[in-house]
Amino acid sequence: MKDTQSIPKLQSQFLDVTYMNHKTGQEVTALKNINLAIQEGEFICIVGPSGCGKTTFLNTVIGFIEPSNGSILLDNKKIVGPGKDRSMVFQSPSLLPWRNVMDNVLYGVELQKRLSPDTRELAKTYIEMVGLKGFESHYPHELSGGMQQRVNLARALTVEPSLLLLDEPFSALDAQTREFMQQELVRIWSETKKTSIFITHQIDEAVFLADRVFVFGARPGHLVEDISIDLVRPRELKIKREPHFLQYVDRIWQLIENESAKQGFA
Ligand SMILES: Nc1ncnc2c1ncn2[C@@H]1O[C@H](COP(=O)(O)OP(=O)(O)OP(=O)(O)O)[C@@H](O)[C@H]1O
Repeated sequence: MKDTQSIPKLQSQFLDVTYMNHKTGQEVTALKNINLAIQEGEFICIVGPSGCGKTTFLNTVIGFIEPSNGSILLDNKKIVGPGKDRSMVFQSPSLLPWRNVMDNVLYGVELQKRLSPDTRELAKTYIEMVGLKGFESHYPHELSGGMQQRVNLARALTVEPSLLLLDEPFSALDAQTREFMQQELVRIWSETKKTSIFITHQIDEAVFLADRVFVFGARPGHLVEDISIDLVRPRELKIKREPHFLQYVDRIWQLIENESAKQGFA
């Protein structure tokens, strides 16, 4: 029998990513020597100062960007481009305005040419899971920002990815809706146990959601620290007021402040 315990879900090995500005001929090293491993079912958050390569890392995992050096392995296979095994939730819900909720949720499987009675059932399941049962025939303009992000999440889940990538999905929401969506995501993740990587600028969001927080530093982007969040699950928002939670937030703040100071931002 294969020993799956010892094989991480995702592994980044000696990863470098360099961009070339074709106009100036100058190179920007966005990521340098990223070594990390993520286990099946983990929820990972990445935080770090602006420009430390968080989005670059996610875009490399999704397969939009090719490493300049090193590699990323998903289920022990090298990522060489986008694939059906990964889906991404972006900051903006990017829903198709002429499609209702159900058809927007089905859009991902449709692109993958997997539209079937089974995937319709899955769409229904995830619409219910994200709390939109009864809104299947509503159009995006009839939904709040939080509801639109729920549609986006249901669409990403309906393709049944092996890895879910979320790039600041709540940053456009007002503070109250954002907190509510964090709580909802904790609940949805506990139901799906989908291996997830979530980028955020908000440290308390990272601590609330994550099993581990990766703190990145800039110039060039690198992994500064990998912090295990030892807080009980299920988590409720009131945990954010507990001393143990606030200690994690302080520690991460300190690390980011140090990194920002190195860049001359602090
Ligand atoms: N297409 C590109 N061409 C050239 N340089 C780029 C490109 N995309 C990103 N960069 C540079 O790579 C570095 C990392 O950018 P990236 O967007 O990954 O950082 P980030 O941590 O996600 O930033 P933010 O928190 O501000 O969203 C930055 O110096 C940025 O200017």
